[in-house]
Amino acid sequence: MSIEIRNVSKRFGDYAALDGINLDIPEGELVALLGPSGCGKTTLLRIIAGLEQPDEGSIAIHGEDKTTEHVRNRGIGFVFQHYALFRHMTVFENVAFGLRARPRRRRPSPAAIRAKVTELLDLVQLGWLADRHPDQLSGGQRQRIALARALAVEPRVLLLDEPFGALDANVRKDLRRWLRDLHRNLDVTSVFVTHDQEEAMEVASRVVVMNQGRIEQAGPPASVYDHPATPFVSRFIGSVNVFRGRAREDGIDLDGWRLPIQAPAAAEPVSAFVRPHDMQLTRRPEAGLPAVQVEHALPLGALVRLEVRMPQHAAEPPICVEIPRRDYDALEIDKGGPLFLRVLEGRVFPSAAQASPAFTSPGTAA
Ligand SMILES: Nc1ncnc2c1ncn2[C@@H]1O[C@H](COP(=O)(O)OP(=O)(O)OP(=O)(O)O)[C@@H](O)[C@H]1O
Repeated sequence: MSIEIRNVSKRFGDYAALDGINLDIPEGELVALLGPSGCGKTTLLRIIAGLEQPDEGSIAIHGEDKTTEHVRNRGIGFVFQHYALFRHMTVFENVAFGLRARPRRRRPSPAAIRAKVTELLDLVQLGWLADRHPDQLSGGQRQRIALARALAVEPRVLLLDEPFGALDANVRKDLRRWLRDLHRNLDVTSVFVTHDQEEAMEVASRVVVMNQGRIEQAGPPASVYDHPATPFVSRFIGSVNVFRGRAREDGIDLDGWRLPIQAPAAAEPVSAFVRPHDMQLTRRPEAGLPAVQVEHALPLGALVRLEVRMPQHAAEPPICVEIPRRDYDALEIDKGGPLFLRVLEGRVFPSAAQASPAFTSPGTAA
């Protein structure tokens, strides 16, 4: 089922938690709502669910307006981060709960319930735990059972609020892959909330980046990463160096350095957003390449992350560059001698004013 969100706004007192949200979620998509803490992700999810009413705007599911429909009648399944399973019930009883709680005329027979629960426990690969109680399960197993319980009533839409937030990094990674595969098999329209950009990029078919109650950008993960629409998205998705300067016809003029990136309008103050892996280091001096010194090198498996600095910009934060391990070894940095920095590509946005400092590295506040 598709979800259509139109002009949804929500205030809490004076605070605009959501400000004119418009979003179409096509049928069968797995969508991540991604953004920093407090940007309104959970509020939007709760409004889709019917747990919260918007002040303005509407929610339609598959073309039918559901804005005032009770949560029970929206056909939505939920999994929340701390969504407790019923402790006094076995895993089997937990998953069966939604079906057994139906009014008599819509309730399946005990045999049909057993078949459905068995099928779902197989789906989440935990059939062998059917007779256990929740406190005999690991955190990851509990989340998978919570998902089986949400799916038991065959929801038309599945909503997940930081479903793996409380779990340790390795379990999260396994569950991400597992959720993506599960979604591929089930094809139920799903929306999950996360503030973890890696999780969103790895799991979702579409990513919706939110900031201060608004949508900054929505699209497939690769397109949001490669073509960020705003400075906020550039910074939030992946790491980025920011260089401030003036746009010229053949590039961007920094203080004593020309970045070979085309900017839309000449002479404007602009910011160039350059990802660490969109730069190279070379031993060969070339016109226009500034000399840099390596201050720190951190091997990260196949890549090496370097912090480099131009002597004439000693007071600015270091520039972060990521290069393949093989290229790093070939540079023989330990031998000393000059190195030159080449920028391969970047995104340019207008700057309000010529701000200081001239550079910002990943992790530094704007
Ligand atoms: N019931 C409420 N009463 C007052 N303010 C609220 C209420 N619920 C949310 N807010 C505020 O609305 C804003 C958005 O909250 P929301 O929970 O949607 O953010 P979020 O993006 O999900 O954040 P997090 O990642 O921290 O969960 C926050 O500033 C929050 O303090």
